[in-house]
Amino acid sequence: MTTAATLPHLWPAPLADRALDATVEVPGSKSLTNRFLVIAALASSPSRLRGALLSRDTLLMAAALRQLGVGVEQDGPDLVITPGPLRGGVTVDCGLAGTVMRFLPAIAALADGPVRFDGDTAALARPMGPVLAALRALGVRVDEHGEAGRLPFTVHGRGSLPGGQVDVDASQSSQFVSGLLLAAARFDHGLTLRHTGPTLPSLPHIEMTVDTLRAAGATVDATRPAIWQVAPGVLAGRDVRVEPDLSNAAPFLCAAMVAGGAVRVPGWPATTTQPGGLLPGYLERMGGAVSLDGDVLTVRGTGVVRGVDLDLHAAGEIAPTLAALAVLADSPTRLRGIAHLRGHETDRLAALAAEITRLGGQAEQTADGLVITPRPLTGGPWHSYEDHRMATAGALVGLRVPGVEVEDIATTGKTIPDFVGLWSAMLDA
Ligand SMILES: O=C(O)C1=C[C@@H](OP(=O)(O)O)[C@@H](O)[C@H](O)C1
Ligand SMILES: C=C(OP(=O)(O)O)C(=O)O
Repeated sequence: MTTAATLPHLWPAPLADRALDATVEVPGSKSLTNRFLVIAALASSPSRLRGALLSRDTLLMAAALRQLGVGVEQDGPDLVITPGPLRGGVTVDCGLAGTVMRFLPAIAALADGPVRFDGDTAALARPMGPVLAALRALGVRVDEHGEAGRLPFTVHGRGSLPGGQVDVDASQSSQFVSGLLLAAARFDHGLTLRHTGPTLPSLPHIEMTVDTLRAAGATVDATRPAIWQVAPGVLAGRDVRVEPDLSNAAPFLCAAMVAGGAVRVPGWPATTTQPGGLLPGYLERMGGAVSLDGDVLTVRGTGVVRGVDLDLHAAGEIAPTLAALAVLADSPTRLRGIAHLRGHETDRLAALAAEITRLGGQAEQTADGLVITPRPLTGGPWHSYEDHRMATAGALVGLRVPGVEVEDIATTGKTIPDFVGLWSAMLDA
């Protein structure tokens, strides 16, 4: 296992010198792990998570819940969560995790005192305003300590919340909706939430929230467009297995497209709410051959990648990986529906355009995406902007372009504990 401490600041991305033939065990889903943790913390009895992701984002969630008075223990490879009374007078470190900064403020409103939220410097740029406005509309006092609608802030927990109805503009992030719904069963009257904005990104992630709540016994009505209603009720402690992170499978599966050969990912779910479940269809459109045998997903490539016109509003999370693939295609690609990527770990549209251009490629930002025109590339540094998906995108480009050096590859630890080890093993298999 490669540890962050031993990784060079500029990581020479390995070239693929032959067709691949590898099986990659992808760690658990960040989005599922952090939802299960939050629901388990609010449940009426303990829970066990099997196959949970143990990476920076989920360890931050676990640490935050412990601060709030919840027991989160490792038991071998499992996490055991023991709910307790939620306590205030604490600080939550969000790091750069959208799920921590957007899921926990509504939980903090149920604590018995103030909860301060802070995070990485890069996190202070991420939009939070609609979450804070919704909490205020529900009667919660929120003090902001920096720029309006940004971290850091303090949520003054009051032990309980009446709940009721609230409007939220979630066009910048689906996590604004998910965060409120996750806490809503514990509000006295539950919650009816209406999304008011012009667009709604990452709908599968909202469906994931609804699914995981229902699985814990919540009554959720999602029959009306852009309206969700959670009835007040008890959430049950559960014993659950976390699916592999299909978005983190993306760079590995794309590697087969770039290098040729086959990459297999076991544990692929037959049905899923993860947006990474859309990836096989995208890769087929880009020239890959995809098959699912039992629970093993295989992508076979020839090294020839087709450019494509894709609306990624449902699966913006995998856009950086697909952008890297598009750079190596034989025709232009347009990625649409992803204006909200400007509020991710970094402004991903700007970052991708800058890094592709730095290597001699052509990438233009549009109002809601990118247009990428393949050009011959030369090696050089690829900056990561503290963004795990920018770092893995650099690794993918480096499979084909000699001399790509990914800055701060250790930032992949946000959602994959050992990206470099898995990547090297895939290339050496
Ligand atoms: O709820 C979640 O677990 C997530 C929702 C999405 O956020 P946005 O809607 O902000 O894109 C996604 O990009 C993020 O990686 C995880
Ligand atoms: C947008 C992402 O993360 P976050 O959960 O921090 O929003 C991501 O993982 O691509």
